[in-house]
Amino acid sequence: MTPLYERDRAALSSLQKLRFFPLSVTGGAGCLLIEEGGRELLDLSASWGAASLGHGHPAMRATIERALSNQAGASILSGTNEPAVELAEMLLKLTPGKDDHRRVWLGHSGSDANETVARVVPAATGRSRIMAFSGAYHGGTQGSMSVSGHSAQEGATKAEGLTLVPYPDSFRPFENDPTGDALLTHIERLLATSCPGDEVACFFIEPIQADGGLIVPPEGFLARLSEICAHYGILTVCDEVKVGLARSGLLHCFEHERIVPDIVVFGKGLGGGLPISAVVGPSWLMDHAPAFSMQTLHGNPVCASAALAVLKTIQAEGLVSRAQEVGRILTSHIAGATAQQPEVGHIRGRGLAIGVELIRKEDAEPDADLARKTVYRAWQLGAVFYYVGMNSNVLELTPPLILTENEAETGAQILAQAIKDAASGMVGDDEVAEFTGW
Ligand SMILES: Cc1ncc(COP(=O)(O)O)c(/C=N/[C@@H]2CCCCNC2=O)c1O
Repeated sequence: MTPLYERDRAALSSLQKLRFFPLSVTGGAGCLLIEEGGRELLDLSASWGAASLGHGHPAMRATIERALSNQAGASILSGTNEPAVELAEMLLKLTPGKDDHRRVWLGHSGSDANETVARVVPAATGRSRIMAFSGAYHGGTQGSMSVSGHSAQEGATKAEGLTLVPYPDSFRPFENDPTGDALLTHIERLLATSCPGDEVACFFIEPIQADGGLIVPPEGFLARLSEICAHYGILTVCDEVKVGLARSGLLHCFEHERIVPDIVVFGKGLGGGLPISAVVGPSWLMDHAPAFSMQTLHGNPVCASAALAVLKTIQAEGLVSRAQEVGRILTSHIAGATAQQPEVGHIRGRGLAIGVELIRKEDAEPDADLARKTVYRAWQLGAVFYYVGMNSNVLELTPPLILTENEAETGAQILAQAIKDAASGMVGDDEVAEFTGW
């Protein structure tokens, strides 16, 4: 343990720790993190997708310096500011929608954004039910956990009218039907019986289920689900917090599905490492009531400026097509480097949102122990990434959108070597014992 990590143990609460190895960061630049002691690590997580432009991007530094040098207050609760308004106007322009009149709510996190939606939609529609997917992670606050279905939050209180349904996973398909048709039939049956569709306010959807296992839905599934929702007047809420804003190889991940959600939620990469989130929705909903969902620093001009820098840099540096191309290269390198490793059961994703599912070669069951030892070994070898999944067995790669082709090749090599070393027993149970992950 480094001195900084020992101080972390002595001073910071474990309530907010999700640790996989003793990472002590003293600096960073681009896709590199600098560890205490000076070791450089290739960051293939970007802090769970938040550092979308990597670390210390010139556009971020310039815009934050400018915002701080003439700081326009700290909030939009009781007075507006230019960066917040400009950000809202840009999000309205960039986000496809069904309604001509829409509004933007600005928050701090994916959690408070999804919690806001989970509160306002039932209030504004008078419908008490909400549908969501098992495995979904919509946040870590009470209200966002209440509409989530991730195994790590099984103890959390769920919304009274919540109905969870399986997420379509072609690798472990519902009723052995990889097309998703059986699952759609199941959902339609619920809406016609025990979960009456005309009582359902909204359906929370991830266009790729990220924390549930980086699962890409079968072709056409979400389009058909959207049609079913429209039939019952159920609002579709697309949670783009992790896979949105260029990461998937399109600006919005839902565009792969050829759907136009009623409500879109942004977070993580929107702020490029600063805390900001957003909800884009119809004005009849987003203007339901004043002071309905507010926190003191919502819409602060510094974070709003950072978000503007992210959106402008995505456009200026062509990061959408870059994510598609470098994501293809990274996926190809991973597939090539692990082709002889039976522990790799499935490689999936879109753009720079990639999942590598680890299985027991004897029975193809999820191998959580291998996943936790692989991410620990990868850290020892010089790369940072974590695992996700309802069975904690899917390596998740969500690197900064500026990842280079060389870094992609290096990352794939480290990932493959880490799996090989972990599978050969190089990482002892005692080494990972304190890193409980999730
Ligand atoms: C699709 C999706 N929606 C909302 C959230 C919540 O975002 P915040 O953690 O910024 O409140 C998340 C957060 N995901 C978790 C954050 C906790 C650590 C585990 N890894 C994640 O990416 C998310 O992936």
